[in-house]
Amino acid sequence: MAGDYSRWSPVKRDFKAMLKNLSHEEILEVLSEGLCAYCEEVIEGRINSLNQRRLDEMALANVNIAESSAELLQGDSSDDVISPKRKLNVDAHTHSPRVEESTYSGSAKRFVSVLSTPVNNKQPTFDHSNFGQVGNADLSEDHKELFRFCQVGRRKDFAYYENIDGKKVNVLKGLELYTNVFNPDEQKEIVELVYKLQRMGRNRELRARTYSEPRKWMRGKGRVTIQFGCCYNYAVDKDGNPPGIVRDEVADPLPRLFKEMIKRMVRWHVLPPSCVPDSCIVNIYEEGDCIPPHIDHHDFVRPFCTVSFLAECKILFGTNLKIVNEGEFSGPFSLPLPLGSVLILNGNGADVAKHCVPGVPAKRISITFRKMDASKLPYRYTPAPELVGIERFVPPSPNTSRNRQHLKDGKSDKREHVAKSENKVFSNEDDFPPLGKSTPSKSKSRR
Ligand SMILES: O=C(O)CCC(=O)C(=O)O
Ligand SMILES: [Fe+2]
Repeated sequence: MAGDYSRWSPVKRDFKAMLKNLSHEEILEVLSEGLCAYCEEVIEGRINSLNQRRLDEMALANVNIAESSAELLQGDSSDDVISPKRKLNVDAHTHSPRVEESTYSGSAKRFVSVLSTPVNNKQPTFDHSNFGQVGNADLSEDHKELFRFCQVGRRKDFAYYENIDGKKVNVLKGLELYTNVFNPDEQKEIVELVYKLQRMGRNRELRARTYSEPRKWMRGKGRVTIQFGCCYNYAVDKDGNPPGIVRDEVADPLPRLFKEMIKRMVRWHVLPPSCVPDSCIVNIYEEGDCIPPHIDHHDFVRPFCTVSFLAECKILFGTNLKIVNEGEFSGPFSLPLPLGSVLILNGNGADVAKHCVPGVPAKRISITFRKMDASKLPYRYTPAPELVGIERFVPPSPNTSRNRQHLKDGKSDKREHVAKSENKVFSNEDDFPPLGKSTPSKSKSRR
C-alpha cells in the first residue's frame, strides 16, 4: 500500500493550528511516544519552566494575601503591628534574605509547643506563631503556615560552565538555595540543642562515634562533628572499615527537633517526599575551621542538604578546587550561605563539582541532612515513624478558610475591599493549579 507522503509536501503546514484542533488527550498521545531524545529533552525543559512559572506566580500571589491579611489585622489592635523587620522578610522571595537583620528576641518555645504534642504528619510542623504577633486569632493554621511558606526564597538558577571532555557543562546544575526556612527563633532553638548535644558529647553521654573533635593540632583544619542515624567514616578507621557508613555500628537516633526540621523541609517543598533524610551530621566550626574540598559519599543518596546557623560563610564549588594553605581554598564559584537557609545538593552540583568551606570568619554551625542508600543502612537501623508519609503543604483555598469566612461576615469594609481587589488569586479555587486544586479533602484532614 502506498504511503501518504502528503505530509512531506513542501507546503508549509500550520503546526500551531493543527495542535489547536486536538483535544487534551490527543495532544498527550501525540507528545508521549516516538520522540527522539533531543525532542524529549526540549519538551521536559518547557514543562519544567512552565511549572516554575506557576510556582513563582503562586508564591507572589500568596505573598500578597499574606501581606494584606497582616495589614488588615493591624486594624484590630494597636499592639498588633507587623514589624518592619518582618515586612522585610517578605523580600525573601526576591532572593535577598534578611534573616540576619533580626535579633533573637522573643520566646523560643515554638518548637517545644509542637514537640510536646503527639507527632502527627498531617499537622503543620513547628508553630507558625510569628503570625501570633500580628493578632492571628482569626487566621486559620493554614494561613499562618502560608504566611511563613511565602517568606521562603527559592533559587534554582545556578550556572557555572566548565569544559569537561570537550563539552561545556553547567557544574552547578541541581543546586538549590532556600532562604528563610528557619526563622531566628527557630535557629536559636536549634543552636541551643546543638550546644547541649556538644556538652553531652564532651561528657561522653553520646555513643562513642557520634561525637568527634578534631585533635588539637588540627585546629584551623577540622571541626567538631556530631552524627545521628548512622556512623560515617571519613577515612579507613583503625578497624579497617573503609570510608562510608559503618554498618555494624549503632549511632544515636535523630533528635526530635531535627526530625521536625526534616518535616518542615519536606512540607515546604524544599526536599522531595521521595528523599526524606534519615541521618545527619552536625558540623561545629570555630573561627578559622573549614571543610576541605570533597564530594559527599555515595552511601548517601541525592539530593541531600545543609542548613546554616550562627555566622554566614561562603561555600565554594568547582571541579578543581585548590588548596592554597591550611583552611584556605580557591574555586571558581562562591556562594554565601545565609542563616536559616537550606542548600540542596543534587545532580552536577553534588557529583560533578566538589565543594568546600574555607576557614569560617566566626563560629558557625551547619547540619547536613542525608538519606542513606537502602543497601548501606546500618544493620540495626530502624526507621523513624514520624518521617514516614510527610505531606507537602498545600496553600489553603479561600473558600474553606476561617479567615475568608471572617472577611465575608463583613467585620470591616476595608477587609472586604482589599480581599476583592488584591487577592484575586483566592477568588476561584481553579486559580491554584497545580497545588491548590486536587486536595480539598487533604487540606481538611490536616487539621
Ligand atoms: O558546612 C557546610 O555548609 C557544608 C558541610 C558539608 O559539606 C558536609 O557536611 O558534607
Ligand atoms: Fe559536603
